[in-house]
Amino acid sequence: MSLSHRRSENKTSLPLSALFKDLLAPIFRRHRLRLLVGLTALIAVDFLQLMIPRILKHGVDALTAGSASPGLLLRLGAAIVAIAVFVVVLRFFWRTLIIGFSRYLERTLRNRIFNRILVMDQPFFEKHSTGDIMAHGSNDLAAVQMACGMGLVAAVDALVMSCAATGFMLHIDMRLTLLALAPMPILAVSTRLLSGRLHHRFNTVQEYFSGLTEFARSTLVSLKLSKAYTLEEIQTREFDRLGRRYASANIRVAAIQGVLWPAATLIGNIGLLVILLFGGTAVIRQELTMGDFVAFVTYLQMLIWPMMAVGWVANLLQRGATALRRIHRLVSAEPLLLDQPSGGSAPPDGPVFAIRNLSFSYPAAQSSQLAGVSFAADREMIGIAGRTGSGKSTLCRLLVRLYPVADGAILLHGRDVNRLSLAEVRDRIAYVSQEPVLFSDTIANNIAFGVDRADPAEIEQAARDAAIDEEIRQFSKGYKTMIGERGVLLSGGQKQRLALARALICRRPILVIDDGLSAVDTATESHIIEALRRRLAGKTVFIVSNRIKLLAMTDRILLFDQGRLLHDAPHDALLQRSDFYQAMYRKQLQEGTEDRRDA
Ligand SMILES: Nc1ncnc2c1ncn2[C@@H]1O[C@H](COP(=O)(O)OP(=O)(O)OP(=O)(O)O)[C@@H](O)[C@H]1O
Repeated sequence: MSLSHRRSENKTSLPLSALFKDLLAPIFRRHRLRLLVGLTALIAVDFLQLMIPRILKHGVDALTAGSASPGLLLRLGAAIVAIAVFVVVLRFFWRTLIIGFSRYLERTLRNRIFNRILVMDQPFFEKHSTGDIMAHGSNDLAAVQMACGMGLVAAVDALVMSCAATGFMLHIDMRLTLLALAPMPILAVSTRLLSGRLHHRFNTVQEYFSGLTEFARSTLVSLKLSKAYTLEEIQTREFDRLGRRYASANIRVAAIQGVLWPAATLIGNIGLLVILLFGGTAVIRQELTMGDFVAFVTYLQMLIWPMMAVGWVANLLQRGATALRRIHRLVSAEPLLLDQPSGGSAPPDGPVFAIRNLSFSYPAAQSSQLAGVSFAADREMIGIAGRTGSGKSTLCRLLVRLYPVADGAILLHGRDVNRLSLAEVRDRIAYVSQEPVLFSDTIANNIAFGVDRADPAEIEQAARDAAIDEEIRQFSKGYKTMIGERGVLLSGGQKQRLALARALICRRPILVIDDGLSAVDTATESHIIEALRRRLAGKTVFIVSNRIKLLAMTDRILLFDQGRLLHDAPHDALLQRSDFYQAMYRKQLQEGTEDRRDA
């Protein structure tokens, strides 16, 4: 395991306070005024509500003493209405301020996650599925937002309300208060026990949601394939299985919540029974006034919400803490491929690329995918060939710095790529990957993606060199044609040629084409290679392919087998030296003859 991965794993075992300090404290600090005003309004609402039982007490005591007048009752009623009006205004304030704060917090965390994802490298995306990342961006963020919004409100509200109501109750009758609150510890203990389980079950819910999202995503992007293989029924069954698994995990969470909430209400009602029994007796014995009794019952009812809130807040905070830990793991992940400061402006020395005894294995792989590969590449066109799985794409990915390599294994103009910044390497290389990636945008914007500004003439020239210009013009909107998500309007070969045009327009000195012409017919391929030769004269071009016609047009060919470079020779020499290459040549020659005969 790499050092940087170990470092990020250590970070995940940080105590919650450290996670808070890193992720949330700066946001709390920035919005402290808004929070202060919001919390003050919230506490003011609590105290205003606590005034109502005292007003009621006056009214009831005056009524039972026979001293009440319509004027007094009207004044007391008006005071209650005035309090209610204040409560409405203040509630509006705390809601917009505190819930608004939680939305700012959510936005800031979302941006932080997004920015982190953008700097992460290929090994990271092999470890974290898209579904996983989407779950962080939706469920986990929502859980943290709830904890810091409604969770904070409920915690402060419950604390203030329970302390103040208990204080008022103690003021009325200490013995009765202790009796009424006696069942409270039962609630605290049961919440404590159940919240552990809740935490575990909530994790399972998140995990299943992530699986479900990932399945839906991969099914949507390969819908055509599913139809071609008539997999709809199997996919539907699998989706249903994942959905049922997710639903039952949620039901298991609901089962615990279903016990927590009614238990709190039950305990509140037991307190009511105690008051009726002991408080009522005290009233009969005239040890307690009728007004105090009514106020006491009202305070106890006011206590039921904070008692229920204990379970709810514990649940929200538990969810928030779990989600925060997961978000922290994501935002503190370190790319394996650490960027370096710029390597300075030393003059170029040696060939464009010098590969020295390059060995490599993927972070997740057990065996090595490249072993002892050495060659040099200058301003020439190099074919890369070999059996499937022999390491051709791996070599391309290492050339464009998608994975870390050992020191001294890849030199660019005589300088170790590990001593150069990622931008210094990548700015020199245009890369066409095996799977063309297109955006839901116009054809012109897809071609011009890698450059700041490109005029139409440049875009069209790149398209002509990639042999796609004529086909683009046949679309009714030409270069302004929108291509759907992943280019649904285009054939496989057209997508590959668009990706090639995008690489060409960058005018970088090195071009790496990883099997990027596999879906293009052989006549068009020859046309492209001729255009590339013209356009890329004096540049370094690597083309992965097993097509003899294409390979024959290159200056030399690197032939791979099981991660080893077997031969490094031009086409004619390779025909003499390699049985595999010769067999491939004969087979394709025969296929070509048959095709011509059929035509
Ligand atoms: N991300 C990865 N993690 C682990 N192993 C990988 C990864 N990508 C490729 N491999 C393995 O590395 C080996 C070389 O793969 P690579 O894609 O370089 O072969 P290739 O010669 O380009 O094959 P093809 O012609 O089929 O594209 C294969 O055994 C493959 O299974």
